[in-house]
Amino acid sequence: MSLHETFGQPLLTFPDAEKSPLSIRAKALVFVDPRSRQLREELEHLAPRSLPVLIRGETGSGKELLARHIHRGSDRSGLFVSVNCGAISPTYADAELFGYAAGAHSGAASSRAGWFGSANGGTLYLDEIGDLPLPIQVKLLAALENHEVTRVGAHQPSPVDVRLVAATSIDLAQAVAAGKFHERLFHYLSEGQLDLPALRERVGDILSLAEYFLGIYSQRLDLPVPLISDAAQRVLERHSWPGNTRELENVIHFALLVSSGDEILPEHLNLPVAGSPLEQVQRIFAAASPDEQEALRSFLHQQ
Ligand SMILES: Nc1ncnc2c1ncn2[C@@H]1O[C@H](COP(=O)(O)OP(=O)(O)OP(=O)(O)O)[C@@H](O)[C@H]1O
Repeated sequence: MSLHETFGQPLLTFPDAEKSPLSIRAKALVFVDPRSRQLREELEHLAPRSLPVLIRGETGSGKELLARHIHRGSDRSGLFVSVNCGAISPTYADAELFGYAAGAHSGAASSRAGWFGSANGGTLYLDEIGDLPLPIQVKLLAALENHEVTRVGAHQPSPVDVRLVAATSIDLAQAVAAGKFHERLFHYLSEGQLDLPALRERVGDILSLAEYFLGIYSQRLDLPVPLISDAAQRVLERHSWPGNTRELENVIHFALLVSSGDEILPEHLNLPVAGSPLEQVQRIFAAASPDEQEALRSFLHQQ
């Protein structure tokens, strides 16, 4: 890992990022806001240790990217295996996660490792771990604690060495209290915790992320990199980003496609005008040029 300057801002990057097929999606982590810098320190402290990690954060805030960076900072030579627990079929969750032995069910001519076995020596990333069925949570904890897993239909357990990094956008402590989440798995996971603030709580990241995405998408689309006008910068910083960094990435991608090329203006951002009348006036004011702001001020004064 190394720190270097891009767009005048420090980025955490991996020098071999393009060489390894595993790292294709492990992109640079743009962390500029003081809260993000603090989080990066916590990440760098946790990554090389063999602790499980629970990442808490809203949807689209960058939890998977954080998990990939934990794996890359850990020196574990196995795969980073990413699984969205909400997408696992409850009927086949056992076989999908822990694999099955040959002949375990009709059509299973050969055995399969499952997601857990595929992460042997590496990191298993379970997104929205709260969506896992309770019996699977129990089996998961046993596999992690005993370092062995029994495939569906197998008679003997196989040894496995998996580091778990899990993510949640819900309060797992509440899920435990409601009897929906296994208490001991929660405690196991809580050994290492990272709280990823929503993008609106780390405003200092917004412009750096916007410039970063502009750079990425301009390169991908073979377009010159436009500037972000002062007014558009103000609009970006004032938006509440309910979809977090993923929403910002989409907004910038769209703006690049509809702008004339050299400058991103507020009208290219296609952000919804919402909120109270006061918030709307504040947004218009923020996007206005100094002359327009002066005109608005005298207009409001006369009302
Ligand atoms: N700090 C960051 N620096 C650069 N890119 C980021 C950063 N945070 C998020 N991204 C990018 O934003 C997008 C969304 O991030 P990611 O998929 O990691 O979010 P998530 O919290 O895991 O989403 P979900 O809740 O849907 O699982 C990705 O393209 C990711 O690369």
